[in-house]
Amino acid sequence: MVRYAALKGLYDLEKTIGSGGFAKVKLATHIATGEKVAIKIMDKISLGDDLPRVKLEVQALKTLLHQHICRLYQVIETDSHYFMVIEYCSGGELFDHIVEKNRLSETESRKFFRQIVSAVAYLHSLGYAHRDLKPENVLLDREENLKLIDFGLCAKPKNGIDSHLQTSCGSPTYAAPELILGKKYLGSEVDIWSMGVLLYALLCGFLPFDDNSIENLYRKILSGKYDEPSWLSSSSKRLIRAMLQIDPKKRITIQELCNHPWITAGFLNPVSFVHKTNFEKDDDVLSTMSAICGEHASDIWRKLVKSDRTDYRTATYLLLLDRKLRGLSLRISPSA
Ligand SMILES: COc1cc(O)cc(Nc2ccc(C(=O)Nc3ccc4c(c3)C[NH2+]CC4)cc2)c1
Repeated sequence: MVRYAALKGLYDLEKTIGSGGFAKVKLATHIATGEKVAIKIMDKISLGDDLPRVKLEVQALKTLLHQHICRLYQVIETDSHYFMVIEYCSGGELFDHIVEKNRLSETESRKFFRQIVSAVAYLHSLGYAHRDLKPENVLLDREENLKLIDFGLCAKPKNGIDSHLQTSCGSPTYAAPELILGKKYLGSEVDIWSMGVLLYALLCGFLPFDDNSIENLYRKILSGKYDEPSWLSSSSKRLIRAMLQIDPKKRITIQELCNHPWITAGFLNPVSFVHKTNFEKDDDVLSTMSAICGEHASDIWRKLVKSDRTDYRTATYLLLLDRKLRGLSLRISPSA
C-alpha cells in the first residue's frame, strides 16, 4: 500500500474503488471518527494541463450543498499530489445497479430520476453545468439515494448558465448533437440531453445511441433516432422524446422537466431543491469536538464558518454530523 505522508494520522488508505484518467479513488477511513471516505488522488505531473480543472472542481464543490451531490470534505495539496476527500457512497455506481437488474421498473427509475433532476436543477440555478452526466457519474449511498459525482468537466460560464460554451467534453455516448458538431452550446441544454440518455438507460437497460465505431455513433446521435422498446409507457416515451430533441431550442427545459407529468406521477409535488448556503450548526457535534481539542465550541464553529470548508476540521465536523444523522454515537479517538 503506497503511503502518503500528507495523510498520516488523518486517513488510513484501503482498496482502490475507482480509477480513470489522471486520478485514482481509494476507500479510506477518517481515523478520528472511524468513518469511511473516498479519496481521489491526483498526481500533479500526470494532471498536466488539466491542473486548472481540479481547482475549478474544488471551487464548484465547495459551494454545492445538496443531498444528491456527493460531498467534498477536505482537500489536501502537496508539491506532488492533490487529495480530494469525498463522501463515500457504499452502493457504488448506478451503472452497476442497472446492469445487475437488467433494467429498472418505471417506479424505481422515477425515484432515482427525480433525485438527479433535483441535483441538476440546483446546479443550473447556481449557474453550473455538469457536462458529463452518465450512470458512471451517479453513485448510490447506503440508503440507495443518488449522489452526483465528478465535476471535473463542470462549467460555470462567466456570463451565467445561459451563455454559450464551446469546449467539447464528456463521453460521446451521452453527448448532445450540438456538442459533437462542435457548435456553441448551452451547458443547461446539453445536460438535459445527457439526462435523456440516462433516463433511457434506467428504463431500458441499454443505450439509445451505441456503436463501436465513433462515426456510426455520431451518425446515430445526429439522426436522433432510437428504439422505443415495447415495455416503455407512452408517458415515458413522450418524456424521453422531449429530452432527446436534436434541436436544443425544442428540448424540454429543466423547469418543465421538474413539473413533467411522468416526473410527478405518484408524487405530491414537482421536483424541487433547497438553496443551502451553509451547513447547519450542531451543538452535540461541536461539544464532542471541543471535548477532544480543548477549544470552546463557539470558537470551533466560528473557525468552521470562516474556513474555506476544505480543511480537516470541516471534514471531522461533517463526518460527525453524518454519524449523528444516522443515530450513531459521536466519538473521536484522541489520537486525532
Ligand atoms: C464529488 O465527488 C466526486 C468528485 C470527483 O471528481 C470524483 C469522484 N469520484 C468517485 C468515484 C467513485 C467513488 C466511489 O465511492 N466508488 C465506489 C463506492 C463503492 C463501491 C464501488 C465504487 C464499487 N464496488 C461496490 C462498492 C467515489 C468518488 C467523486
